[in-house]
Amino acid sequence: MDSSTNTTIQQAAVFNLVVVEDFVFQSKSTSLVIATAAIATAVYYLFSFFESSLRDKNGNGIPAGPRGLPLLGSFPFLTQYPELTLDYWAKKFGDMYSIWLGNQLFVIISSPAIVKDLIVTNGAVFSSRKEMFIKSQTVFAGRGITATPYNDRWRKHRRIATGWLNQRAVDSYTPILDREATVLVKAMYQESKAGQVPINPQPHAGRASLNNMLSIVFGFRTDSIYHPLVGRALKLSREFMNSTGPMSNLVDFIPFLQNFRTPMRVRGEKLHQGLVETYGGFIKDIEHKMQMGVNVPDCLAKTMIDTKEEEQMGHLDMAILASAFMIGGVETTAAIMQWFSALIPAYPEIQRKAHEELDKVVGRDRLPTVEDEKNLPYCHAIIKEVERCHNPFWLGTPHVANEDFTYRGQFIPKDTVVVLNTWTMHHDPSRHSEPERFNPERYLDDSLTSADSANLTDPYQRDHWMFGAGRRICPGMIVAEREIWLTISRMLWAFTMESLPDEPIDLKEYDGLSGRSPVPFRINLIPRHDKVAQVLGMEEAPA
Ligand code: HEM
Repeated sequence: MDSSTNTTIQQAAVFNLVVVEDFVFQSKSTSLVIATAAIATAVYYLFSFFESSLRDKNGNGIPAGPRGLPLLGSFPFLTQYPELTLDYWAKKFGDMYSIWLGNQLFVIISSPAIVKDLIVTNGAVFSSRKEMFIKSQTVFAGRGITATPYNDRWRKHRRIATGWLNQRAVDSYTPILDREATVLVKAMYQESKAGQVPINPQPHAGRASLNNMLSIVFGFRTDSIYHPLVGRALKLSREFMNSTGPMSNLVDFIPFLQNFRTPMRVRGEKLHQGLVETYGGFIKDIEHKMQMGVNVPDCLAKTMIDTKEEEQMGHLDMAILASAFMIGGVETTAAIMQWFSALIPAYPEIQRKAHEELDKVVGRDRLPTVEDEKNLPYCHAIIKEVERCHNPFWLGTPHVANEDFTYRGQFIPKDTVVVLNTWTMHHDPSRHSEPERFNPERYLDDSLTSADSANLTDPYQRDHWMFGAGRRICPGMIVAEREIWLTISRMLWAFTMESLPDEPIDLKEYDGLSGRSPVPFRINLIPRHDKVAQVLGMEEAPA
């Protein structure tokens, strides 16, 4: 990551903040200004009174934080690069501070010790989710493992999901992940005409992740980035990422607005319909085939259909659980492959070291495999460093306190939304020296998988916080890491990745509010040696 770029974003965010914090009304009508100011002041004092009255029985108040604006709270400061604003406040208010968005109290935690104390050790209190109006109520219709409160429905969905995402399950379908990683490299080789023309690697990464999830959830795959389902599915995931950021919808925090068919609500309803039609449609097809006695490959949908009576899962439950997989498992892993492809061209020396390691350990006659990972510490470290620098979810998926809790003399009332401020934790100079620098060496001695790293007793030793924490930690970690390993190690094995002199890659901008991926870019993928075509099964360079 380029440090000057980051400084610029930081300055922009802080400038934004200061301008909005000043909140200067410019109006031609003096009386309107006075009336507005009077109402705002009244609301402001009412709000301040409410805020200061939030104390536990011992008089402990809620953590300090920015005051925000009347009615809106801190919402206007978080519409762009919210992670940078949260970081700015962490420096001002400390590792645990509160903000208001409309009527909702948020507590932002920015230290591994506090994450462990609250989210892990007190997981019985901090494992719920807020039923946000757009994401939970409208898009997921009160279902979907990701958004469900900490209750029996969540336990059931988590158990079913884990059955398809645990180590044994992932080992059983690793051949699928393996095949998709090879297909990805092959498709890149072909589209780039063996390195003669630049390409945008993003759709290829999207299709690889999509195919993995389609195989796990529905037992089929697509064969080209031009398959209509690729566009439709990626559009649904992107729309989800663009419309359900944890802090991005005002209608979530101003309940009065929920009575109207606002554009945001209409958008949420359309997305719900799209998910149910697409993924619910596949479930219906599979169910129909099963009724007709047609052999259906093992997959999550088949498991759900087989056990729907005993699990009491209706069609909507199944459609939304499948959608949660298709959303949670596609844009996320694809985003890591995309951030890797966007940033690695700027680091020829890092590529050279990775190539040297690959040549030594794997050689040039075959692709790297899952078994090679433990012997390729430098390539492994590159991936962890991409994940530290480009976590697709800087704000994670927030947790909610399901009862009042007092921590270090600070009161966290029931229903407070708790956010892991991963940007600040990933850029803490006491943990990661020169945090703005992309430097895989910092992970060279860390041979643990992220799934194992999350279980370390000392939270300061954990690699990164990309997968969240506690009882709601991402259950897809094992499959995600395996997919990412196979795709990135094979891209490194096959290509030298170069940027184009006239097309600088923008690493500061990103698409998405809840999950972020790079804005479109093109790079050159130059086959590294003569064996690439042969190992990929393409004797001739494509015309
Ligand atoms: C790079 C890839 C991925 C990242 C960064 C990621 C990140 C996350 C995060 C931050 C959470 C919330 C954790 C918390 O509440 O503390 C989560 C939850 C979840 N993820 Fe992932 N994820 C990834 C891949 C996957 C994959 C491949 C799947 C497979 C289906 C998946 C399925 C889920 C599900 C179902 C949940 C909801 C868990 C719950 O609320 O109990 N994720 N993920």
